[in-house]
Amino acid sequence: MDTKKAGETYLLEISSGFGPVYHSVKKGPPRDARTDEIPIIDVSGIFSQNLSQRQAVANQIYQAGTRMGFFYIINHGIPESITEAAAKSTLDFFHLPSEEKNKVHFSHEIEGYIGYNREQLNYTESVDLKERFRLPYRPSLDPMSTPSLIGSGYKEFPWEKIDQLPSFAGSISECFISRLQLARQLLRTIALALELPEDYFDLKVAQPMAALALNYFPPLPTETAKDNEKLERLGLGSHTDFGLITLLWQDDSGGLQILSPDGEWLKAKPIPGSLICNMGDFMSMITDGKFISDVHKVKNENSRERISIPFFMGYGAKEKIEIVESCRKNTKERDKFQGLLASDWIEQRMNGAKVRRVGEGEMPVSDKDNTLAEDS
Ligand SMILES: O=C(O)CCC(=O)C(=O)O
Ligand SMILES: [Fe+2]
Repeated sequence: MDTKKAGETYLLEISSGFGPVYHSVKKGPPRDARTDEIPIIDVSGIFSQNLSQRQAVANQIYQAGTRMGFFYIINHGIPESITEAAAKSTLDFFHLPSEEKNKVHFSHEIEGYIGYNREQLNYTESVDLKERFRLPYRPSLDPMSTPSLIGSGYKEFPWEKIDQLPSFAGSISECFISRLQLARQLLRTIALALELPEDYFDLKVAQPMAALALNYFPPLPTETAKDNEKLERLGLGSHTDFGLITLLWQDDSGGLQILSPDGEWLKAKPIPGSLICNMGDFMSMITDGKFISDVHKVKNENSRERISIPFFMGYGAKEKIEIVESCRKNTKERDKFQGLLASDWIEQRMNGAKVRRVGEGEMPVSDKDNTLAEDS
């Protein structure tokens, strides 16, 4: 374990695009986040014809983005019916027998299903107590895509393999499309917040590295719940997201915790109808640290299952990295990425992340043993 304990705080190691970083974290139970920490922003103004209304939302996003980088968005325009259908499909999918889920097993193309006890997002913590399904971007899921792109090097997802759930493909695709469109619209507002032309990000996210994930967190095993404090069995280890922004829907269970600037874990409670928007590492890099990509983790302390559906939005792979002029502080570390391709940075970020995958055929790691073999 690299998590060194000292007094009432411990040092938490987090991987970043610049190598490992350490946070001093207070021990003890998490507390509820206050609204000045994770504000609730009514984003209906982003769809307005009126610049002052768009700017008003941009100003609030600027405040939240520079404080903790996490905020709730309400009145975001995604119909409840789309989210409900996606949530139902998510539960139906994870309730399928393993043989069925493994028909779309996670491939080298990093899409599809990855099972229980197979991933460890933060190698200094426990193996993630979760299952995940990941659907990366392809032009067929993009109403803004030009027809010539469809079929150009992107393979379709093998939806037909999930033949027991006829409505899965439709509901998950619809969820993907609605988040993609909202992410693009929000990025226009974020451009305003950064004093950039409103269309600054438009071309950079025309063919984005983006993905929708379905996360399933089983109830905490009883023996772990008893010894909870000691074992700290997490659904998802402490991490920061890689991309520009993440749009997260969580069910009503609770379990998401976010690290405050003072090193306290804050509970981001579920708010019906909202999504949580957070800034990722790529956004933090291109804003020279102005927007915070904050550390978060998931701990499902319930005796029932929890699901969440994040959408990760990034630049197109071939887009060049430019530090936003209004943010530039000439930080050497960030400047070294200037001019590289977005895909180079993501590769470097992923290599540094030390995410561990437990190979097929290996025994799932027991609660008492966090030691895993390196990725194969
Ligand atoms: O489940 C959640 O609330 C957060 C999920 C998350 O942080 C992620 O998938 O990166
Ligand atoms: Fe995350």
